[in-house]
Amino acid sequence: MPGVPPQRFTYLGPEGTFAEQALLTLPAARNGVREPSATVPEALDAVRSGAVGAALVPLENSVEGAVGVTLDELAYGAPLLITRELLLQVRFGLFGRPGTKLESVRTVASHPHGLAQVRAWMRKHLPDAEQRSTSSTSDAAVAVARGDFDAAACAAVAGERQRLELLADDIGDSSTAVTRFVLVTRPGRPAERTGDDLTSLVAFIAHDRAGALLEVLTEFAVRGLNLTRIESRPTKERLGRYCFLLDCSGHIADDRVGEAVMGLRRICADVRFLGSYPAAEPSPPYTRRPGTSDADFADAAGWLRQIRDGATDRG
Ligand SMILES: O=C(O)C(=O)C[C@]1(C(=O)O)C=C[C@@H](O)C=C1
Repeated sequence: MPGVPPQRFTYLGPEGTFAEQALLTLPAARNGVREPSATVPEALDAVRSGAVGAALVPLENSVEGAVGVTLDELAYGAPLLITRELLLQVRFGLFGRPGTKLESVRTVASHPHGLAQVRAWMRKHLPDAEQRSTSSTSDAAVAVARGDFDAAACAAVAGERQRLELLADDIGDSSTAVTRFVLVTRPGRPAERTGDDLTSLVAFIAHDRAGALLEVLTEFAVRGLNLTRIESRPTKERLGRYCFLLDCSGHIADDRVGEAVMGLRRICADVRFLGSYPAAEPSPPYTRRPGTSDADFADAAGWLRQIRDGATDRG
């Protein structure tokens, strides 16, 4: 559109990461300005400072689980808002400098989540190679091109950009590995409700009574809300203290979600709203508790209104 400045995005870089590939699936990002960040905290700080409008960062992987640094930033860093989730199938190749023979590889570099996803392949094919962590999979490719390591476990685009040679293809232990990324902005109005949404929250439970987590879960269960993820993270105060990152079906604009969140607010030491955003995949079907359909909620709200208004016919 003429006159509208392009949107600015950042992502876990350098160019060639899975994060960049996921970001490029968004038309606004393809047509916008994209600046890589060296780490997840750096990407999120660029959002907080207003240097960019949004950052795409990895949240979890279907093989290796949560990306702790992202969860900690969202739970404990200056508040941010998740406005989208993106799922990307991740496929790893082993790349070395031209002329490298697989048998001569002594060091393999990748992001820790990348190394974890090629563990079985490494044990079988390169059991004696040393594994080295880098800040991202494409950072590993850059380091290999520089001569720091013999090979990188990374995406094909990263290997090709660094003019590396493919030594082994599809080395991931799971052929269906998926990474979930989130697009994060500064706090503001949540993304529009689509009817198939997810809501992310952090519950800081009260640690001084038994059953505090059960009380949190009950707020969702009684309203027929499906929890799609629950993850604990240490509060870092001392052993045994955790907060819980929760994803549930529904949008904060939905009555049942709003009521559950109000319930958490009453029973938790603190609650952080992380965002409501469209589900990247249709939510899996689940059986709703009786009395928790949209119509049930609307009926109950109308009935209460009538009572409060003093209507004689109370249905
Ligand atoms: O290094 C990358 O390419 C990233 O986008 C990061 C990341 C992650 O943190 O999980 C993303 C996908 C892969 O599973 C491995 C690494």
